[in-house]
Amino acid sequence: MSDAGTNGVAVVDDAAATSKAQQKAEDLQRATEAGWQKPIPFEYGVAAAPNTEDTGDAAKWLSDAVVYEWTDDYGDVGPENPELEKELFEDPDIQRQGTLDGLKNLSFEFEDAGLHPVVLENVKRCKYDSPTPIQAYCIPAVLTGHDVVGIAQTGSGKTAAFLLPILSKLMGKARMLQGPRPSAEASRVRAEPLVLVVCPTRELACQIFDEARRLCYRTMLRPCVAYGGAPTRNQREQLEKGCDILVATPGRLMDFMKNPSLLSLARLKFTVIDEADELLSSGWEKAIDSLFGASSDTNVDADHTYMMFSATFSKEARKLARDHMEEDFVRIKVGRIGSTHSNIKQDIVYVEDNMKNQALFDLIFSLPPQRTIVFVNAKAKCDIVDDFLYNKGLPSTSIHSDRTQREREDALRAFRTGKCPIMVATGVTARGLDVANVKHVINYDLPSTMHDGITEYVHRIGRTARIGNQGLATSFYNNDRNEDLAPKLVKLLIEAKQVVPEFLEMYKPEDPENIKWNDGTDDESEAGDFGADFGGAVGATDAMPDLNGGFGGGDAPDTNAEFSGGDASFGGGDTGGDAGGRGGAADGFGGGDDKAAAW
Ligand SMILES: Nc1ncnc2c1ncn2[C@@H]1O[C@H](COP(=O)(O)OP(=O)(O)OP(=O)(O)O)[C@@H](O)[C@H]1O
Repeated sequence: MSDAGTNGVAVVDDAAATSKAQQKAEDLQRATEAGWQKPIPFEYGVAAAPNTEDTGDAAKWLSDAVVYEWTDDYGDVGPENPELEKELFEDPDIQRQGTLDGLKNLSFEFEDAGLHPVVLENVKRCKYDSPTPIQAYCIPAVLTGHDVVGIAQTGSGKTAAFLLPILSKLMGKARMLQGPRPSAEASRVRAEPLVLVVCPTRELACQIFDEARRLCYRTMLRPCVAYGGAPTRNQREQLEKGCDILVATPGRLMDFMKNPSLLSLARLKFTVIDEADELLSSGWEKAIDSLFGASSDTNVDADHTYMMFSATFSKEARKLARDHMEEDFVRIKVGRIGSTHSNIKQDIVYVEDNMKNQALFDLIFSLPPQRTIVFVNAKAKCDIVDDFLYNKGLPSTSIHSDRTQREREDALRAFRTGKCPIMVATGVTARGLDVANVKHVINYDLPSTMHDGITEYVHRIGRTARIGNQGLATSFYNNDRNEDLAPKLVKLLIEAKQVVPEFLEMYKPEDPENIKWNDGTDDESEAGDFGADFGGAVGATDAMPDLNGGFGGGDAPDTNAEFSGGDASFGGGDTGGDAGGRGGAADGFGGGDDKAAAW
């Protein structure tokens, strides 16, 4: 009896295991037939290096990425380095400009912008054909020495908008200004950067650092990056080789600033606060304040230029600008603040919470394989959805802030290179990410109004359709969770000329042709509330000034004016992370085909 019972259980277990294995094999076959490559199991025990000083592992941290090595024998421009050039400019995973007309609506070229010749050459190597509107306005404003607040849609090239003029200005005097370098007498030096760029996330810091590595190629300007989670030792060692441009997240920056023999900000000429509204809303006000001179050794002389950038701009960010910037600071807005790009097709689908996995599965299989980011609202959910997709035979990875930095970098790399073309992410980790070819953003959860609601939505869907490309954003909506977001979501859809689904019809404003965003942004009054609402009927009001001929000889357009750049048509978009509880090798899966080139 007991034998029979035991055998009975064993038989049932065996049968269950067989049917599970069969199911898994079928799922995998279905995904493969649909064109998806095999999923890759993440073995965190191996991949994850401890966050300690002594990493002991061979994998390279993003902060250790190679930069152009300058020696004093060079004249003004260093010789070519074909190997580095290939890495910096020929990487197949670099974001490339799309073919849409929006980027070409200015009759002005980089050649007219008064950029330093080496910087201009690097722009060409990057294959940037012509400046985007935010670049067209920002470059002359910075070249003529103004503080700048720049607001433009996601994926519109804000990073180059500040890096290009800054590097151009510095290049003229690089030899004179350049910070200390190791010498026969001192093998290590204190980092004394001329440029500081602060941004909210580690991934974004690495991305800006990458752009700086490209634009500093063959120059004597040396970029470094400092961000949390990765070992401080590597980053310290890089700083000790000398640093002219420091890109940093605020926590690690504050840590390094406590060590005056490692880092001094006394020589800074440019401070850029990127994604300013996010930094200010996530508790870094004091840190940012100190960078404006309140309590650090930072250079507070008049020759220090300050810049702030974002795709959305809260009341706190505007106050910071008013309090700390020169009175004649230039405010550049392209499009209405917080508007979305018309290159993004926005679909809203009604899905109850308990049907979301099935809906996600159906949605993914209803489209050809394409690089996709799935946004969820909680870290635990991120793991669950990633596991779900993975177990359905799909090559997914995931990223959220509870992961170690090693895991985050591994996941992002897998997504960026196309090894895992589906990434599940929480909103915070994906802000500002720029990954080429993201074709689809899925809001498995729409952002909650408690967490930046519609502003967050704008940033999320901006991971696709970047820099003149096209993309799709699909959001799962249900009344229980998302009703409070509905009115603003509908306004946004109408503004971007998207279809408003029937279940949202009731939220249409009375006069859809004349949508009002209650913001108060134009006069920057305290009453404005677009931190939460980002409203603000700003953009597209003034005609673009005639930029032709305005540059070149250093003549800039009247930068005291507040520019609003017409109907700039850009898009936004990008990146990913890795999978939690999968542990070691997954039965039936493994390795992943090397199909990266297809992505
Ligand atoms: N003039 C240009 N032509 C073509 N590509 C460009 C140009 N300027 C920048 N890019 C590329 O466009 C991509 C998007 O730029 P960037 O990340 O700076 O956008 P962003 O406005 O900061 O976006 P977000 O608000 O989402 O952070 C990058 O890959 C960048 O290298």
